Amino acid sequence: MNEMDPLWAEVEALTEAGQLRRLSGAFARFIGSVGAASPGLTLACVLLSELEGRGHSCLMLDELVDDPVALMGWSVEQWRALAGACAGQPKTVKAWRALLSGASQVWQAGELSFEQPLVLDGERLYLRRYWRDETLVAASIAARARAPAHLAVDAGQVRAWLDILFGSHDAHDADGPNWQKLACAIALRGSVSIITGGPGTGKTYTVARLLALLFAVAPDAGGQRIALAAPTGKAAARLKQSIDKALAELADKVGDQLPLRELTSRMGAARTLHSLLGARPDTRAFAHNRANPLDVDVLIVDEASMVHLEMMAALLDALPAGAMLVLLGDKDQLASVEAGAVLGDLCHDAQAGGYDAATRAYALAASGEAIPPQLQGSAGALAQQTVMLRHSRRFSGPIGQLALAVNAGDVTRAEQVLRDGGDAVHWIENAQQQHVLQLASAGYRPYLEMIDGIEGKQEGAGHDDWVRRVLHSFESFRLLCAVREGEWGVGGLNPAIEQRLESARLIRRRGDWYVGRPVMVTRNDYGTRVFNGDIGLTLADPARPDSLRVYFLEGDEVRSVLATRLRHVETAYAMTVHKSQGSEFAHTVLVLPKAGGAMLARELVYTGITRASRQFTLVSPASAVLAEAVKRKTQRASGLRKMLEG
Ligand SMILES: Nc1ncnc2c1ncn2[C@@H]1O[C@H](COP(=O)(O)OP(=O)(O)OP(=O)(O)O)[C@@H](O)[C@H]1O
Repeated sequence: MNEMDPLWAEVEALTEAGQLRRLSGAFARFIGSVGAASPGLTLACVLLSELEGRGHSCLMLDELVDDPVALMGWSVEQWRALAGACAGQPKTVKAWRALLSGASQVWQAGELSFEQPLVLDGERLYLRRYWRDETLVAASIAARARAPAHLAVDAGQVRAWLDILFGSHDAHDADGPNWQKLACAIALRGSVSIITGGPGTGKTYTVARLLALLFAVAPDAGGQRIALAAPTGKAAARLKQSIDKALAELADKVGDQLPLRELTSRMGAARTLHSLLGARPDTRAFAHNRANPLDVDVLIVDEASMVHLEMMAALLDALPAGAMLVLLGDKDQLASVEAGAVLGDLCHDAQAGGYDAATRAYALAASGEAIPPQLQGSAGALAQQTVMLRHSRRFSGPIGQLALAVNAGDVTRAEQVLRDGGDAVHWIENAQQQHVLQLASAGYRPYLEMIDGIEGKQEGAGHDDWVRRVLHSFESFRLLCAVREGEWGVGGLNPAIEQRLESARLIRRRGDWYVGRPVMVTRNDYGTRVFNGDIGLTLADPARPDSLRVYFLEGDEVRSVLATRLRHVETAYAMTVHKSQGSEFAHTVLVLPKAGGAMLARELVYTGITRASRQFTLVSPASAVLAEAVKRKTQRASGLRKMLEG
């Protein structure tokens, strides 16, 4: 018997048990095929690949040595069986480093030639691609955080304009300085800044004022090329709408002092990051990169928590060194499905502040706001450019209280709000699937009844208006699932909901495509210009009633594609919390599964709750699952913070 056989047998057993992706074993075999294979290297590769699938950008050797069971989320027996099959498994970080650095497939950070598929950087083992991306993000952000300002700023002038733009009525939050004003002043002084905060804390409100401030103080205001972007089409459209609205209100307020309307009319539409960077079919490379940088002076990126490591690296690579980057997002939201938790890592000091004397002096001079003593300190350069907005204006009722409790990991408080939340918050405990189907039927009835009405049969501009209303009605209610598979996941719920709607005569199915079917696009398709995450509704074509088209909203524009041309779509009565990021629904229903797992954590519940603007319903088939999820905080391994410090 080969010394590797017992290990492969255990890898196979874990795969069969659903604890490992098949890809993780295949990756380890590949590494073994391009150099000498040893049980230790193979084990490290299986674990690294598995963790990559769960969003980690590297394998932390100290975590592997200290608590492998917690790291992998397996049972003690499962880990023991795997580790026992790995002859000569290192027991210390030093021994792991020695084993890995001796392997020909591993490149050690700092060595000259670089062809290996794996990288060992201190106590972290990476797939080469992630190491490169993480290094690029860290170096670029660190350089920008230390770089001189995008504009030469006159603090007195900034302060005068901030007083005009914010007005005296919102000079102070009840419990501290006006962080919004402070954020504008701080963003203006650097080449990078981060404005983080929960929903309704005014991130967009603030950035609209930042743009106005920029127009007011930049010597060539009209020449500033401003780009707005977000990870998804929906988030981009929302950003543009909110900024346009805020700037129009501001234009009324400042009147002739600043030609705001003229300046903002030159600002283009908000774009997805893919489109901004020039994504091309069949390649991961973008048209814009270091050699062909973006043509922008100021770039605002919203929903930055959804930007994964590879995308952030591509964005920073393509951004000219002198341009100003402002990242907006909620650091407590779920990170992207793909590897990396970039915003969370970059916002490490946001809560505690850590503002140094220079920042405090500048903030006071440029905004008139004093940073409170408990937030003073000596955190790094990026922390000086990071502001957390702490007061939600839209979210103070029970939904906001619930979100806060979940975010703080306070199970008792969360359960209390869920039980006493009045009309805004409901909890269906020990639920049956029937409960979800009833909610779906009531929630989707309004748009389905609109479709059945006579209005949709007319052609022309009236039809577009009608489609818009139907889409808005559909968007007012949504079922969000924590998982994909099973009775409580999108896979089980979507067909069950279709059946329920059909028996209630709200839909009439004819094969896969039928009038009223909501779909989510699952893959970018450049031919039809639909992108991963776009959601549309299937409706009859008024010109050819026999043919079905899928209608999408792009901002306020209605656009449609022949249903049969859409190949990568799935039914979307129920969607995952991950896919719901960047969206908001008047009534959001969050469906938890019967049993939790490593992926069911606080950030997921928080993200689900904060999608609700007026009403939130939690459905849980087993009451303990909520407590389990709220107690679990996702930790994604990444070297970004360490690299930024170093
Ligand atoms: N200082 C303020 N004074 C008055 N209204 C404000 C202020 N800040 C924000 N608002 C209002 O509060 C609401 C929420 O603000 P905004 O949309 O900017 O928040 P956000 O943090 O971007 O939210 P989301 O994360 O949901 O996009 C908006 O209606 C906005 O006009």
